[in-house]
Parts: sequence; structure tokens; C-alpha cells
Amino acid sequence: MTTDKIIVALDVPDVESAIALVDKLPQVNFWKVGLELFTSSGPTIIELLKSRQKRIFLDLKFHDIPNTVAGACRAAARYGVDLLTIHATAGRDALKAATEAVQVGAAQTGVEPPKLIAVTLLTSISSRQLAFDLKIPLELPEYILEMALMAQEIGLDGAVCSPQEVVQLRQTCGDDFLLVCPGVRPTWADKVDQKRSLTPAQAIQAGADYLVIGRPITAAAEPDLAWKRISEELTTVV
Ligand SMILES: O=C(O)c1cc(=O)[nH]c(=O)n1[C@@H]1O[C@H](COP(=O)(O)O)[C@@H](O)[C@H]1O
Repeated sequence: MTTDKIIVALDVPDVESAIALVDKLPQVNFWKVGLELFTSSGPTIIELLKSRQKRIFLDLKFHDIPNTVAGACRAAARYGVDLLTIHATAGRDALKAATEAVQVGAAQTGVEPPKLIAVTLLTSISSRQLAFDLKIPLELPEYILEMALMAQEIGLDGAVCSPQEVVQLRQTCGDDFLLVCPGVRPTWADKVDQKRSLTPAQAIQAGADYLVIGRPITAAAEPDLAWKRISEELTTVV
């Protein structure tokens, strides 16, 4: 089912709000725990999601020296989550250390290692910001491709990119490389801080493996209605 490709971002301040949302949307099978929720509540939310048989994307976007990243990846992999993020800009050595560390961590608790995916360039960054603020001299699509190819060469399972880059990355990185896309906006939702977005139907059509959607659902007056509208949109995708 196409709705299995939607990961809903649990960007809420505490466990109580998170679980209220999870219970309000029983049809959602894949949830993302990110920096806000994990920083406020720690692994409790992981246990609660697991007890409800949910899949989990632990989005902690590690970005540090290889030794520190490896330690964090070992710890995260012990939880038995499905997806885990690291910034590609942590560099080649940190990415390599992370790929080894998730195997070690998972083996320590006898769980499946998470798919490790590299954030290529945050979807809140525009071409202009890439050039003028970050001083990256490459064109944005080329920069994203370089980040994804480095991650793939090192052995990561996939990349986080905006839906606008999916066609190019799919062509170059092939079908086995996971492409996880935030920055997804139905036509009726506000883009807010997302700079490189497409609609859910366009993102799936482009070839995204997963769509990460937060506020269009979680900040809606009626989250279940928002989910239903997105699910209906996706039924139009062939
Ligand atoms: O790694 C991510 O999930 C991520 C990467 C990125 O480049 N952009 C991005 O928005 N995200 C996450 O995706 C979610 C998007 O949320 P909404 O903008 O509310 O749909 C947030 O939880 C972000 O932390």
C-alpha cells in the first residue's frame, strides 16, 4: 500500500503529546522520532512505539567526529529501530565508522541493524543559501548527488533528500539505494520552512521510497482528516 511509504514526524515536546497523536492515528505504521522528542523524553518513546508494533525512524542526524558518531550509532542501533540518520557532511571517516557501529550495536542486543541513511542537504536550504551562506561552489543538484554517492560508496543504505532530487538520485544510485524524502507538502498545506518541496503524489511518482510528513498532518486541526486527504491523493498515483 502506498500509505506504508508515509512516515509521520512526531515533532512534539513530550511523550504524552506523542502518544496522544499515535493513538489518534492508528492507521499510521511508521513514525519518526526526532531531536525534539528524543531530547525531551529519551528512549521511553521508542519502547512505547514498539509496544504498539510501530516501525521507527530515529532521526538524530548525527554530525560529529568518527569516534563520537560511532558511539552514538552503537547506542542507537541497540534500540532495534528501522532507520537512523547521519549528516553526510560529517565526512567519509565518520560515515564509515557509523556503518560499522550500527552492526556492532545491533548485535549487542540481538536486533536487526537500522538502515543508515545520510542527510545530503537539509530541505530547508535553498540553492541561494547553499551558495551564499554555506559557500558551496557546486550547483545544488550536483552537491546532493556528490553527498549521496559518497554515502553509497561507503556502504550506507540510502539518503535523505528533497523530493525534487529523487529522479536524479534514483537514476544514478539505482533502485536498492533508499531515498527518504521530507519537504513533502500537499497543495493545501503551508510550506513554512521547507524550501525544496513537492506534493505527496509527485514525490511518490518521482520514485521516493518513503515520504516524511510532519506538520501537514500533526499540526492539522483534524490530523486523521489530513491523513485521509493525503492517502486519497496517493491512490491517484499509478
Ligand atoms: O532527516 C529528516 O527527517 C529531515 C531532513 C531534512 O532535510 N528535512 C527535514 O524536514 N527533515 C525532517 O522531516 C520532518 C519534516 O516535517 P514537516 O516540515 O513538518 O513536514 C521534520 O521532522 C524534519 O526534522
